[in-house]
Amino acid sequence: MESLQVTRLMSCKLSANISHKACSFRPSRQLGFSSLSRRSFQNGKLTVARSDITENGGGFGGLDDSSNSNSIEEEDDDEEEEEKNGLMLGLDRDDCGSVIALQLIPPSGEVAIDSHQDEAADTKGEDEGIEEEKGGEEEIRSRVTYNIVFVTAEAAPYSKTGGLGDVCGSLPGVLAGRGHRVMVVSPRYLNGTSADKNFTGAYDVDRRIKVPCFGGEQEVAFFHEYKKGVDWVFVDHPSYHRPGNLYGDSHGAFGDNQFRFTLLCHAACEAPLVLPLGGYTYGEKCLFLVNDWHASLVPVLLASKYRPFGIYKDAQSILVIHNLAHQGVEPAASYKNLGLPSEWYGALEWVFPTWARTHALDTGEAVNILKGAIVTADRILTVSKGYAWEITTVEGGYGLNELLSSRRIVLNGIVNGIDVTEWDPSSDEHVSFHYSADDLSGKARCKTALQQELGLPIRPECPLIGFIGRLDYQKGIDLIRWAIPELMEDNVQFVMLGSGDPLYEDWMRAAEKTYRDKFRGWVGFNVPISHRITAGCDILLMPSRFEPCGLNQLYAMRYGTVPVVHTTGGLRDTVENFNPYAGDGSGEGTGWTFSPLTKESMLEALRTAIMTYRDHKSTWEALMRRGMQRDFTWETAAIHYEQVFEWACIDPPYIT
Ligand SMILES: Nc1ncnc2c1ncn2[C@@H]1O[C@H](COP(=O)(O)OP(=O)(O)O[C@H]2O[C@H](CO)[C@@H](O)[C@H](O)[C@H]2O)[C@@H](O)[C@H]1O
Repeated sequence: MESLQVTRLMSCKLSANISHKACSFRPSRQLGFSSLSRRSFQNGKLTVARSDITENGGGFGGLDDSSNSNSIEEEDDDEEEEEKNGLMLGLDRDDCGSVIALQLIPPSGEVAIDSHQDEAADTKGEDEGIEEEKGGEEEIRSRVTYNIVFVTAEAAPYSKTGGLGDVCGSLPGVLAGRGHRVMVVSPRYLNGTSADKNFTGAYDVDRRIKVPCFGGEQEVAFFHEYKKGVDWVFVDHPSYHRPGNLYGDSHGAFGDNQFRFTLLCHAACEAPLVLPLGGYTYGEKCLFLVNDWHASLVPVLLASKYRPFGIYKDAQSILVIHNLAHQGVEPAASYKNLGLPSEWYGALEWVFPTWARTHALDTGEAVNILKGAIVTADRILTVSKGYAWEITTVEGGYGLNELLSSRRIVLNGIVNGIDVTEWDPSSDEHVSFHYSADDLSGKARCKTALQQELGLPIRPECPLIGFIGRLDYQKGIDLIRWAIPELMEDNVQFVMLGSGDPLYEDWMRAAEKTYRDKFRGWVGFNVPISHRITAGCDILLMPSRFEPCGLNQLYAMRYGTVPVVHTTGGLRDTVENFNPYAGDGSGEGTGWTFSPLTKESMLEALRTAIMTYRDHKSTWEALMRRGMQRDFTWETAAIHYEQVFEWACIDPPYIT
């Protein structure tokens, strides 16, 4: 009840122009109805385009997982032929019966019809090449290319605390490989450790800008490295140079994170205009991919600071939500520091429910930076379809569910890919023994090596269970802590790698002492060890309370390590629950999913997995192989991203 009230309040308090936009439902524009019918009418036919999309106009879960190969435009004047080709329109309606999407039924299942393909091409400028897919190498190139600007607080290998770094370190290179011009803008963090060497390849481009915010003009510099076809741009300012991790240190989160990421957003808006990378600026016609709250001022700045002056009129912004739990909420008084026009306060305004206020005089007023992007971005993406739905519910919406629901026509979910070069069991530089689905023998050696490295008894037959992740409420660490005494009574070994909440760090150290022969708790952030755990374990446990996508279960499956996961978000979308009776008794599935999130159901799933590991070797190997053969490549995800880019570019900016 309370949270509903908050969002209602929040939405109502938006300033006039924004509240109208934020809540309006514009099927004809968002779906390109008029342009589609015009096209149909003029040509008497539709255009055959990609096979990967069952277009639903961008309602959540609107992307199809099926085959993604592209096809060429096909013209045919014969009406009969049209019917044969299945040129039929279906309508998707919402609960109220309003049309929210067109479905263009594919004629044969092999070729789908994408009404937006030509539209998108029509809207391209000279700087956007249009290439038809051909055989050979060019097959991987996109038909329509864009100037893409990622804005992110982390991008591996330069900076990483979690999955955001992985995504923003991998996807840009894949998109660049498909023909797009791609820039990634993130901070130049220096913390005085060996991690600083990650930035040694980036050079000062000798371009300073002054950012008007926080009561003055802050000078920032830009560093640049061109690598793997991507322009990596690092915003430099003294506030990014300090000990600790990207967001905080042992005392907690840095108190000036709002300042640090306000600088990032302003600088990211300037970068395409002022940086002559490779001799040319990116210019105004860009597609901004803004990731999580740290980058969420970008769409607000485009709408409030640039477009009123005729700049970035044709730019589009897509908010990518990796984790809705972090929204960049600060006291309302901080609004004046953000460098936004005062009349745009409503876009960021956020009112805490009464129960969440700290004292009687607390009015609960705050600014919420992520909310600003939700009401101003042209489209919204999350990192799995399941999570795209969850964030529209009271349980998963963290107070933003109503607002997100009001924009669900432009809300999609695309499951993350993984870097299959970095995470490849047949060549991983961090592990001593290599293997593949064809020859699993190296995995057993990886397990022995891991047991040795951890100082655990070397017992090849003993199931080794792993956990890797931030020690955070999200990851369900409390459940593991609660279950460990019971699990340690079984004949198993358990290894955990993670850092975060000191409570759980201390618990891991203590558990290691209590269960010397069975439990190891590695406190810290260590990429090589994470690879060795992924390769050496038999089972990976992920009891996440919520998980927008989750990457470790994808890495695990690629390494033949069977995931046992809570049925939520991206875990539900990517781990197929084992069914021993399917496939004529040979079994189907890639792991175990459990629900509800209780100690009992988690232990039951784990024990079923352990029993299968011990007593049904061939079934276990089949499970491993099925996981190893799943396609979690970024190439597949990138094709879905491109479809969303095309949808974004059909319309003029959402807030003009
Ligand atoms: N101690 C440690 N040492 C070494 N490596 C460690 C580590 N702890 C974590 N990692 C690594 O960090 C990454 C974490 O990936 P997750 O998908 O679990 O991310 P996270 O919750 O941070 O990200 C959010 O964004 C991502 C990306 O969209 C979503 O998948 C996810 O659901 C969402 O919560 C993995 O590469 C993992 O191996």
